Amino acid sequence: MSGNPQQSAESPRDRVERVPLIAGNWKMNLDHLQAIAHVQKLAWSLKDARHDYGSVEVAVFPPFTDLRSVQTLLAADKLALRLGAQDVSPQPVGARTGDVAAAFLAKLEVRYVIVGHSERRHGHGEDDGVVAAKAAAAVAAGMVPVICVGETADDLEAHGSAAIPHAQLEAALGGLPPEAEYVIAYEPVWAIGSGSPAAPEQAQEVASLLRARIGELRGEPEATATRVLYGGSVTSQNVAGFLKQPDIDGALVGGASIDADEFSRIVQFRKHVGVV
Ligand SMILES: O=C(CO)COP(=O)(O)O
Repeated sequence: MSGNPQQSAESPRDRVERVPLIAGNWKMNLDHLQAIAHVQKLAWSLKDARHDYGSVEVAVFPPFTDLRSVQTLLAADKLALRLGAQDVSPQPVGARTGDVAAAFLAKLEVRYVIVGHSERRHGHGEDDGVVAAKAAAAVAAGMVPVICVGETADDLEAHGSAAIPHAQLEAALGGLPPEAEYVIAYEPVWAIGSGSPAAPEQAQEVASLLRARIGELRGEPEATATRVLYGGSVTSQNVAGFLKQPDIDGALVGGASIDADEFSRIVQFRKHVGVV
């Protein structure tokens, strides 16, 4: 599934349907042996549930050391799960000790690459320029960056919820070529790993503003086709509340994604009460 299959000249943009994406960011969890067991369990659970990957796309983002093992498993078992990476080098192949080039990831059939996660912005000093270069490197290699934006608790108090995500969005999109495919993940930093997610209506408000800004910067068709995810303490208990918001097209799940049964329940959010 590449981008939005229904986006075309003859399909009016107000009728474009964005295929929801449920993405599991494992962070620094599960070694390559645990990764195989985990993906097998997840795939079996979704098979049992007769999950339709065409109606809800599912992606896993293991650590770099697991990617080859997971890729081999997905290919061998013809699994429709998408593979994602948690980071990418902003530079092409060369003298960059410890970096992983976009070209290497693309060769492993990695489709999505997280850039700008707050754990890298704050833990590794990555600024908006680095995030923009990483997003551009992913696109140049044929992958789809998942561009994370979000405010800290201090930002929230000083500027409200939208100012910082807006600035981060603008910087990251600045380096992308026209018609690049990308995903935005709104992850309020204060909600990550805290057990206290944003209120769905508040996340919707920011998602809607981000989409409007994409429209101003890059045109309405792109704004309408781009998926905006919510991330921050998502569980099977609260996911449906986010996914029923009109501008929230999926979830970027951290802690709950390393439990295969729980992640499977999150993927099946449509079975939860009140969501069509
Ligand atoms: O950072 C996140 C996903 O990228 C969210 O993490 P949690 O789901 O553990 O809050």
